[in-house]
Amino acid sequence: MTASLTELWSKLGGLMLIWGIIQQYFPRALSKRFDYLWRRVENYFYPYVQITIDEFSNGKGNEMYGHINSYLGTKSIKKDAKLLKVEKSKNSKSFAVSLDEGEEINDEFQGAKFSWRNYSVKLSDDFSGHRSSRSNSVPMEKKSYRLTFNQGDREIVTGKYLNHIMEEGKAIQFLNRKQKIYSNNCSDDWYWYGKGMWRDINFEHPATFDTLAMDPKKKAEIINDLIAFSKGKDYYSKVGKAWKRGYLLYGPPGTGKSTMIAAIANYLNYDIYDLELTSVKDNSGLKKLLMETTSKSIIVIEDIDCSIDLTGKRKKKKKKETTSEDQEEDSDSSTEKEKESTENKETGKLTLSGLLNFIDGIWSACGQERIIIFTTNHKDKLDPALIRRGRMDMHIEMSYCRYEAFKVLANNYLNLETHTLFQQIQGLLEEVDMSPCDVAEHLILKNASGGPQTCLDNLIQALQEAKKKANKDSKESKEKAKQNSLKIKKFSKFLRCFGSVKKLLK
Ligand SMILES: Nc1ncnc2c1ncn2[C@@H]1O[C@H](COP(=O)(O)OP(=O)(O)OP(=O)(O)O)[C@@H](O)[C@H]1O
Ligand SMILES: [Mg+2]
Repeated sequence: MTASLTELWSKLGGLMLIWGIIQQYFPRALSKRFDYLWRRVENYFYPYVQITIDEFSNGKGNEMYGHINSYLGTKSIKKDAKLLKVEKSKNSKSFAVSLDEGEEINDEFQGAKFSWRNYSVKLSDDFSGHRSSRSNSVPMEKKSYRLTFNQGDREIVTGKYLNHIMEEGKAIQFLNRKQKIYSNNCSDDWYWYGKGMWRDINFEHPATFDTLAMDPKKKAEIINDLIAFSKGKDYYSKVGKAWKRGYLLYGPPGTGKSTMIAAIANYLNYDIYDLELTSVKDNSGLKKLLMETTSKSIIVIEDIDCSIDLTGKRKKKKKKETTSEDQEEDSDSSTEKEKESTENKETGKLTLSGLLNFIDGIWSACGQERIIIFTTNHKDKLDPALIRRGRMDMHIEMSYCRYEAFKVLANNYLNLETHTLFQQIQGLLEEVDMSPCDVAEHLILKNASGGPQTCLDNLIQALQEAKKKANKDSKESKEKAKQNSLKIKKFSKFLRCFGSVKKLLK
């Protein structure tokens, strides 16, 4: 055995020597030609290229590994992979399937064929011992995916296929994550320090567009707008606009503004940042908050008219203005902003210009695919600059409950699509202003004895009472107005008499 090995080594050594001599004395071009031919022979028998993607690279988690994991996991359910793993993390909505160790799966993209293999290598005890001293975890392993493809498809792989996997994997992870709602209103807590400016909890509001009671046409319009926005990545970049959209929701209390926000978040699967302006110290604080928000999210400022006095100075100024509306808008904005910026430096306050910058200043583009929503009960109290198109692109009125909205509520709460009392309710809803919140309150089944009929009777009674009250109120206000005009008439008559007496005395 030893003798034959020695013989083999000496033969190989001889060959290497001959190859060395050939390389030295053969013309360069001939040697190159020989190399080329050798590679062709090699490619003929094994024309494949392999790429390895490790779970960790340079000691850090490799983002790509996670995306590939999600992508192949979803593929593996559709394809006939047999060894699968299922995991459920704290932050995901449902379980995630992935390939088990050693399992292989085939994929196709633009006519090219790919093979993926999952494998892991146990790290040596020394290395794992060193690593595990921190986490106390037993034997460490190095997990990887290996992609094998025909070398003719190199360009597809690097140019498109890997990007395609990244995007698909990201989308799968996004759909499977738990939605969060963030708040900035907790800065006084001592344990808050070091956790960033937002605190989050899971967002589990059940509202959807199906359960939202409003005019169906308006609802469809909003849904279409949201779809166009969420699919508008290319469009926004083509027109050179930051990929964001503003919605102003206005209307009386209890008409579903907050419910609409939850429905939008659930529809798009976005996170919500509930921004409490009264907790923001100054403009730079607002900017920091903005920088800590993520893409695919909704930034909400509820009751914007009550949050902060952003209108006072502008209103005082308006009284002095005598120029036209448009001129006023431009000059007002610039002088207002200048004044505010000096005031802001002096007092370190949150100002209108700070908020305007937050919505559509240069920093507002620090994330992508973001929606900003303001809600208010008094649209007229807001500064026109704050809600002009471009900042608040769509103004949505949430109004009192009419028949179409009532039908949605009756379906939600009582599982009723029609009833003999619906016609009477329709008539009353045309005459009486009642918020969907109040209507819903009457439709909730409160005890076991009363069924849908009792709920509808209660609603009719409440509507009739509201109608009587409204009639009484309008009579009273008419009476008041009549008395006021009488008083004015008497007073002007008195003034006239007083004037003529004064003339006579002169
Ligand atoms: N349009 C609606 N569709 C379905 N449910 C509604 C609607 N409007 C109100 N509700 C019900 O009434 C409750 C209060 O509604 P919501 O908080 O959305 O009103 P709001 O307009 O935000 O009021 P506010 O101006 O006082 O903040 C909700 O929990 C929801 O159950
Ligand atoms: Mg609300």
